[in-house]
Amino acid sequence: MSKQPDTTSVKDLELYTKTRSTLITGTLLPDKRKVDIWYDETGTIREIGPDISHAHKGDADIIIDGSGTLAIPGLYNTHTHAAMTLLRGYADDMHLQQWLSEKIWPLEAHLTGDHVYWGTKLACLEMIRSGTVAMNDMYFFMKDTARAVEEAGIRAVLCHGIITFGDEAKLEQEMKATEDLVRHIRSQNNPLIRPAIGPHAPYTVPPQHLEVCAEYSRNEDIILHTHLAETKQEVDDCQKTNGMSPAALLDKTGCLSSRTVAAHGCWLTEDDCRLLGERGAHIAHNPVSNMKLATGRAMPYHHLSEKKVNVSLGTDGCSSNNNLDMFEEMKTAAICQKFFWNSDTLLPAGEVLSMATSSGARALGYSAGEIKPGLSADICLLSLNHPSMVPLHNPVSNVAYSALGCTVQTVICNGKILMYEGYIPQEQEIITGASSSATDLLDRAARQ
Ligand SMILES: C[C@H]1O[C@@H](n2cnc3c(N)ncnc32)[C@H](O)[C@@H]1O
Ligand SMILES: [Zn+2]
Repeated sequence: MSKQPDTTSVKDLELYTKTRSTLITGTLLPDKRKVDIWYDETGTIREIGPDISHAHKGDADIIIDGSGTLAIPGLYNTHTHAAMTLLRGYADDMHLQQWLSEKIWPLEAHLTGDHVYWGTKLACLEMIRSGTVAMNDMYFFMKDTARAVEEAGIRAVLCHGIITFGDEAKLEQEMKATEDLVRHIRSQNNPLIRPAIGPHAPYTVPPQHLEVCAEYSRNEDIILHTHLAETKQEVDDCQKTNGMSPAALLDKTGCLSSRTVAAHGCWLTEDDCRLLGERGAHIAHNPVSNMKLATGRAMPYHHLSEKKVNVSLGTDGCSSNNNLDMFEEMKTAAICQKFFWNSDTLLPAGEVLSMATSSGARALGYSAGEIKPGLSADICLLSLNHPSMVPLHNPVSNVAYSALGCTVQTVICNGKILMYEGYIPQEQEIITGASSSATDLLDRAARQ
């Protein structure tokens, strides 16, 4: 990188503090075109083409030498519980309901805002390292999440996870937390961070409370983020209690619309998929979490794509994944579909890359997710010198099937450099802070 006029140090912290007009020279696009990319100081891509650098060298504050790199859009993680990085490895190899009620929820009862702040700092670090520039996050103490995200410089849609089990007082408390978050995020005026409402799932929020959430999402025009049809037990219980599938129940309570991002969808029927398509709802697919928690069925991608449902990709939390690497998620998605539905052509490489980029941006409502003039510069430069990228018969295939997060060299979000040639400011402080925060959480739980 040469920053005009003179410095070249990657540790020059000024380089990471704000968006500047930038020229990336001689990078390769997934279609194998060698190009320069120029974006302005608002972070908007202005021009892409072979050898535009002569025309724009004078306009750019920063020049990044992109030779030896492949440029792909920054990745969108559309379902996670970021601060659960602190619970990584805490409870593995268990049945989902037992895992939640016996291990996860009891430990989460001891969480403080400080834990969530450090857990989210660690999550953002891990995401940036592996090329992710945006997340759709559902958790608790979300103002602390917002602070960590703001410091990291990524995009995020944030919601407080609403769990009421039918208790009216709890609903009031959860709606207050949601309203407080919405107000807080709006007052911060960060165009990258947006509020949402997060009824956890149809099995933790009963129909009359789902209706309250749906109305709030409609009135405030914000995303409704939920879990849907993750396990067979959830679907069977819902049929027994409500006489319909969880998707039909979401629809009946007004929760299915183009603002809806529903995680999992493993047990959706063909009729459910049609309903989602008609409502314009989005699915966030989490194959690693689904396979690890043995949900027993893979999301029916063939039905969803036939019904024109936008399917994006997510990692879920770190205690069911156990990392936030969207490259691993892409590969797992592509091979899991082929294996489960016994179809070697299902979910090919190009589609899984779109799932992790443009479909994610569409689900979250950001005008990004592609490297194209007029869109935000959310760009990830991968090293072509990494063994997993050699040879380069098909860059898209290498990205979907061979690369992992460690091939990512430089990450740019809305024009701002978040990682340059593997360097992220304050990485060690974040790792130290998050480790001691995880120890503190377990100590607190042990004391009670
Ligand atoms: C927001 C809430 O969602 C929980 N959570 C984390 N992973 C899953 C999952 N796979 N399914 C359902 N809930 C989950 C978190 O532990 C938190 O309690
Ligand atoms: Zn989840």
